[in-house]
Amino acid sequence: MTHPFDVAILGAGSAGYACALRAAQLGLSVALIDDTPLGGTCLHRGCIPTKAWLQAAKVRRTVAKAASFGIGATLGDTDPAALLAYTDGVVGQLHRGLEGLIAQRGITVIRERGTLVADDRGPGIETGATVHRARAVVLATGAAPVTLGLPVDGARILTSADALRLTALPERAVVLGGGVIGVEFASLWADLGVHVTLVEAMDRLVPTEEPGHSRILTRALKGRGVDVRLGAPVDTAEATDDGVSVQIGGETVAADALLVAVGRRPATGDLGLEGAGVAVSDSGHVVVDGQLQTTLKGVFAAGDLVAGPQLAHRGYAHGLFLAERIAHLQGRSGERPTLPRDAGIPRVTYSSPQLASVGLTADQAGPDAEVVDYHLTGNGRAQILRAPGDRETGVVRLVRRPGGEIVGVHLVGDDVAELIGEAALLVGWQATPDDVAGIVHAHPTLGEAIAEANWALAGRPLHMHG
Ligand SMILES: Cc1cc2nc3c(=O)[nH]c(=O)nc-3n(C[C@H](O)[C@H](O)[C@H](O)COP(=O)(O)OP(=O)(O)OC[C@H]3O[C@@H](n4cnc5c(N)ncnc54)[C@H](O)[C@@H]3O)c2cc1C
Ligand SMILES: NC(=O)c1ccc[n+]([C@@H]2O[C@H](COP(=O)([O-])OP(=O)(O)OC[C@H]3O[C@@H](n4cnc5c(N)ncnc54)[C@H](O)[C@@H]3O)[C@@H](O)[C@H]2O)c1
Repeated sequence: MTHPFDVAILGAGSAGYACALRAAQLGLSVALIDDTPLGGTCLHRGCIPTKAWLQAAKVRRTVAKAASFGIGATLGDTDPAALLAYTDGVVGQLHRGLEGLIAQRGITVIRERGTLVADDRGPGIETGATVHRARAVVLATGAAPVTLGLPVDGARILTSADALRLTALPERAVVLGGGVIGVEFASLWADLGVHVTLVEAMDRLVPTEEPGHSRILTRALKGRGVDVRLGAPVDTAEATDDGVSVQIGGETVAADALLVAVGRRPATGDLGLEGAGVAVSDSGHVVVDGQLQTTLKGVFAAGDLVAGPQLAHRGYAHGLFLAERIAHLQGRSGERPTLPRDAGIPRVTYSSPQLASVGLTADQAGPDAEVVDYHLTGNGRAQILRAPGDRETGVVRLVRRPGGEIVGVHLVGDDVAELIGEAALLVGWQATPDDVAGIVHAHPTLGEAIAEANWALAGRPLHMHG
């Protein structure tokens, strides 16, 4: 049987477009199907615009603190329209680059909504009256916000996508959920002058990270005026004439806006998966084996659809892996690719301060693990970055197996996201502190803190009390 495409990909987000680009590079004919602009959540409603908003917020905070660096500055009004023009400019530039790459690789883009079909002619993607047949199908439709049944209206009760399009900032906002999205928005809104109440059901913010780092983040947010409520699930919320009314543990909090950031559920709802023979778990994730193969032969899944961390770079890794695996299965590549393990995927929360980590926490590594904390108060670069008067600097935590390799690196502090590449190499290469001890880090850089923590683990601390 002939197929017009070697691979058809449903969803052009991080996972889908990475798969398309690599598959085309390997000589496969590719259809990429999406009814929204290429790039998906990360580029248009996620990673990139939130980090641009965070950067604008950091500029405002820096100007507000300018006098403590000896620089005179007057803080003017925040102009949301200009701020949106800046964030749209960043997104637009990257979007144009992606469109160009996709066109240059000869990928067929079908700008329609699709569903999976499978019959005796094999799998395909149906858009309107057309079925696009392919030898392999990749599902990469991402995830959508959980709303807990709250009446999201995009104006007062918001998802993160709505919050990124606000043309006027709320004076008072409640952020529901102290995970990654909630903490990033609480941080940036606080720095833009919004009075934020941050509500988290668990007993700490960003509960997947080291408890001590959650505490440092909480202190820093409280220091900037954020009202952090822990162990406090929201009961109900409703839009009122002039804002929202939110019930938090029996108390009513009035605000101009409520951001609902309590997780994202895989977008498997209307894809026709079960009818086609693709199993979906109770959590809505597509069931896959260790090679991202679904329960239907020739149909694969990638990115947020697959249970595990919902991260753009994991989506890229899935997409690249699947392109290479499909090329291998179709006899177009001799290489048998390996799927990167979720455990080695780095995570960053871009609040101020940032949290960045890879590998096992001290608790996960078990009672025999060796743990060292290097405080950034001893790091020259961290001291330079910190505005005089700011209490928090940060910590580098290394976790190693007893006498063995480093299995976890956990960072909190300003700009520590930039260290996560080195941290991922240490964990990925199963480095021991002795491997790292002889590698010279430039001075003054934040990277020296990783070297210092390694020296401490190797039994020869320098700028640290031994
Ligand atoms: C506010 C926010 C901030 C984030 N920040 C970061 C960050 O800093 N770093 C990070 O690593 N991750 C971040 N993420 C997570 C990241 O965006 C996702 O993990 C990533 O986008 C997942 O990629 P994906 O390809 O699986 O899905 P998506 O990027 O969601 O792409 C799925 C695509 O499928 C399309 N689609 C869905 N259904 C259909 C259909 N039936 N037919 C056709 N097309 C369809 C959608 O339109 C979409 O374009 C953030 C997410 C949010 C919401
Ligand atoms: N920097 C990044 O990499 C980045 C940024 C944003 C989003 N993301 C991805 O997007 C995904 C979704 O982010 P998210 O923050 O929505 O989810 P999340 O799972 O990170 O956090 C949701 C939080 O909401 C809390 N919660 C749930 N129900 C609640 C309730 N009724 N009341 C109070 N708190 C409640 C949970 O305990 C949890 O801490 C994340 O898993 C993340 O991987 C990544």
